[in-house]
Amino acid sequence: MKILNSFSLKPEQRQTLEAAGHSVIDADKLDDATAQQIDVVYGWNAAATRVNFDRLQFVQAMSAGVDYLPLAELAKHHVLLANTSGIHAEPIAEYVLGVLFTISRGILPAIRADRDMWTLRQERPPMTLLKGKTAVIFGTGHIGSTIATKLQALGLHTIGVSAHGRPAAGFDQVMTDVATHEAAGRADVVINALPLTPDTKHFYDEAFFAAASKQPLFINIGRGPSVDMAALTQALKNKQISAAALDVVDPEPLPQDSPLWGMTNVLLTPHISGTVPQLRDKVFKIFNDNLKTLISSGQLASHQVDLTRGY
Ligand SMILES: NC(=O)c1ccc[n+]([C@@H]2O[C@H](COP(=O)([O-])OP(=O)(O)OC[C@H]3O[C@@H](n4cnc5c(N)ncnc54)[C@H](O)[C@@H]3O)[C@@H](O)[C@H]2O)c1
Ligand SMILES: O=C(O)[C@H](O)COP(=O)(O)O
Repeated sequence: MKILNSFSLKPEQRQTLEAAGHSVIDADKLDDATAQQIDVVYGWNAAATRVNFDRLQFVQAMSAGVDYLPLAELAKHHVLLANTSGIHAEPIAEYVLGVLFTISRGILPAIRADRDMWTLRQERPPMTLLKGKTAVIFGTGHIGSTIATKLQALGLHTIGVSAHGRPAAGFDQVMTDVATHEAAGRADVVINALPLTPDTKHFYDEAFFAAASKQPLFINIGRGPSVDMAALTQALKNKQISAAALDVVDPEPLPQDSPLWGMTNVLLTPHISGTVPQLRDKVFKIFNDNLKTLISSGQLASHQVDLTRGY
């Protein structure tokens, strides 16, 4: 197979592929003639868009979300696509615990106040106890379920919302997205762990925030465009949402003049919640197993994306 390296193969990973008889072409060395002969793409960048989709068999994305790939074009040419869903679940769940406690236990205002923080000792910042509260997590897949398991262990009541409504580990209850506004009304904490698809763009809109009647904390670790950012900003101003922790925003980077920068109840991070230890090794393992299975059976071993659903 001719494999386009559009991510970052380690030297020993390249050797493994070459020892198996494959040739590896680095994205920055791709010429037009070779672009026509690529069978497999590892990762995805601008060079990958130049390959001949009629010839292409398989793309291994290095991310869990595949919203940035040309899904319709891949489907039209019957290209198999795999993601890395699962490897980000533990890091993201730990991030969620971090931002939850930072906000619920008054740590954020103390960090912001810096050396003036002693005034907070008298005028206590708003603080809540998470134990006994209800967390509603949208998306009950790898990430949603791992977050729910940790929150359940802390004594929160966990409600999941998914496309199918099936029970999932860590959830006391799972509803379908038909019940989205009902679930929003029960939430003390809302967490977005949905993939970005045509169905989930602006999932969190003015009507959603109006339905969130318990002034929940809002956490987004899914994708920025699932949130109508103007509606969220207004909901924060109106106190329909008490505070927000946003690892992903729309657009990224967040513009310098966004009103969110000035809000004391907003915690922003630069799309880092899913940082995975040994990322290159984990992605390569999924890829190499898929490549071997593709050659032996024409199918993928795991992580195949449903190109129609988009996740
Ligand atoms: N912030 C980060 O760095 C980071 C890292 C990894 C993943 N992500 C994002 O998180 C997303 C989820 O990842 P995952 O591995 O948990 O995915 P997953 O495929 O395991 O789970 C997806 C879940 O979303 C649900 N879903 C999909 N469409 C829905 C809809 N319209 N209504 C209700 N539920 C719906 C599915 O039923 C499923 O429960 C990724 O697609 C990616 O966009 C972000
Ligand atoms: O979906 C993911 O896996 C994470 O958001 C990381 O993806 P990125 O590398 O495309 O930001």
